[in-house]
Amino acid sequence: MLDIAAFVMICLSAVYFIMPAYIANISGLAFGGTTPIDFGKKFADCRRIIGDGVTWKGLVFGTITGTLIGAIEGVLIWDPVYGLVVGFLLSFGALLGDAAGSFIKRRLGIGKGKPAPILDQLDFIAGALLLALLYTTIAIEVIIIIAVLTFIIHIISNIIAYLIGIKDVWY
Ligand SMILES: CC(C)=CCC/C(C)=C/CC/C(C)=C/CC/C(C)=C/COC[C@@H](COP(=O)(O)O)OC/C=C(\C)CC/C=C(\C)CC/C=C(\C)CCC=C(C)C
Ligand SMILES: Nc1ccn([C@@H]2O[C@H](COP(=O)(O)OP(=O)(O)OP(=O)(O)O)[C@@H](O)[C@H]2O)c(=O)n1
Ligand SMILES: [Mg+2]
Repeated sequence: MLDIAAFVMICLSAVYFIMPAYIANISGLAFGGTTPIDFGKKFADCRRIIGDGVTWKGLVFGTITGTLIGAIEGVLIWDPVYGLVVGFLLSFGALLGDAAGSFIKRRLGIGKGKPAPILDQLDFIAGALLLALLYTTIAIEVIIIIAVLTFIIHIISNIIAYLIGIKDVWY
């Protein structure tokens, strides 16, 4: 029989683990803007390489805040060095994943800010986990739980962000 308490504990520890990526993603929105990382350049298909939604400020500040959260988590529960390294990889990876998601959207002809279900919710998590896997092991069950929870949490967060006026769209 499924042990509910154990399942909740796994979910909580999965959210604790992925928190630097969440904070990096929110910080990209909160502190981003101005110069896009593709410097406005176009790809071979004459569309933008990545687009105006992915900026250097968002990349740098998102990585810094996410890494800080990882460092704090390391001091609180993990190991300080582990927290710093994993925090950096999850945060930087999240923002690279977000940029890769935008790159794919542009190649598919999807304009900036237009929806790409699943990609919009999970691009940053894929980047975060891929980079973190270079340094640490993550059980496949934990990866699945993170993907499912993030899908739900991302949609709820974006609806909240839309309702409080910090995002123009709810997705
Ligand atoms: C229990 C379950 C399954 C869900 C609960 C989800 C919930 C209540 C979420 C609320 C999160 C929150 C407080 C948001 C604040 C509003 C805000 C500033 C939103 C900004 O969102 C921006 C968005 C931009 O994304 P995009 O650029 O990719 O479009 O970023 C999405 C944000 C996240 C994916 C991370 C949000 C997570 C946190 C703020 C950390 C807190 C985490 C929880 C409350 C989840 C706890 C859940 C469990 C199961 C323990
Ligand atoms: N590295 C980043 C990531 C995000 N943002 C900011 O956060 C907003 C929301 O990010 P996201 O939803 O990922 O971008 P979209 O505007 O939807 O663009 P795209 O269609 O390319 O995903 C962006 O518009 C941008 O203002 C940023 O400046 N720099
Ligand atoms: Mg995006």
